[in-house]
Amino acid sequence: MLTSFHKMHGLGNDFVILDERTAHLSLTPVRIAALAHRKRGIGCDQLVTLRPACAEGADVFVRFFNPDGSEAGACGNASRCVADLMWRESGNRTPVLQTRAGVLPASIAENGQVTVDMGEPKLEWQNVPLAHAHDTLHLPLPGDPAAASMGNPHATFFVSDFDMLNQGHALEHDALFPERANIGFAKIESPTRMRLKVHERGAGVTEACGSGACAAVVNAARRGLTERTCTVELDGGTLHIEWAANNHVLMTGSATLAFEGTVVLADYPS
Ligand SMILES: N[C@@H](CCC[C@H](N)C(=O)O)C(=O)O
Repeated sequence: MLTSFHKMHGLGNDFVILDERTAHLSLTPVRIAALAHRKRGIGCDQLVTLRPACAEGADVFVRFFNPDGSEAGACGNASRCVADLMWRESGNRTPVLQTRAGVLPASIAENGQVTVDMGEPKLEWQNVPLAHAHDTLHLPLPGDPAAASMGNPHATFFVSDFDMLNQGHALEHDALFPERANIGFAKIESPTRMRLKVHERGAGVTEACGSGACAAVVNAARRGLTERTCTVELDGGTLHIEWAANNHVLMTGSATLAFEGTVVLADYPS
């Protein structure tokens, strides 16, 4: 049986989006990893599923899976892509996404830029989470990173170059992070601009990480390194992040439909 999918990307961070709104698909972690594999599968940084929403006012329930089969509570770039997809489907420029991290209102501007309200960052050590009580503004790790959750765990290092990027895998698995963590390296260029590279949990270094950009701006602003509104330059392009006065983080950037395809799920191990 053929199952259709959308291949989309947000600044090069790419997704296979499967629709389970009308029929349940048998997607085990093993099958997700096989589908996400760059050589043996379709290939993507995250596999995304759509289900009927159960939260009031939400249009769709979205889940995000890493190529190692693990599930993430949030994915900023995929959220913009799904919002864009909802708009193409219904013509509604203000779709609302339900995710494990919360209900996220989105909007699609006339120029095609997509804004997602990523909700409030969680800054308490239990909510990142960290393994033990500690100030999240200064983690007990060499390099003095800060931590925040955007519905998924992030640590941000403030760096002058990206030499530490190859330490991302070890840092992701540091005992301080019981659920592992996404590891961002931010080079501050001005109070309103930073360069960011992210080693993503369960995926490795990607072209861009939306939730990582949100966390980096929150952490930089907490440190007094940037303003609360900041442009984030990633390898794949630019995001505009605003940590608004109501404590919500607004992320704006592009969402690109690459192609629509079909796959025989039963051809992949489960
Ligand atoms: N690419 C994403 C983040 C995807 C999930 C992440 N790897 C995790 O495990 O938390 C983004 O754009 O936010």
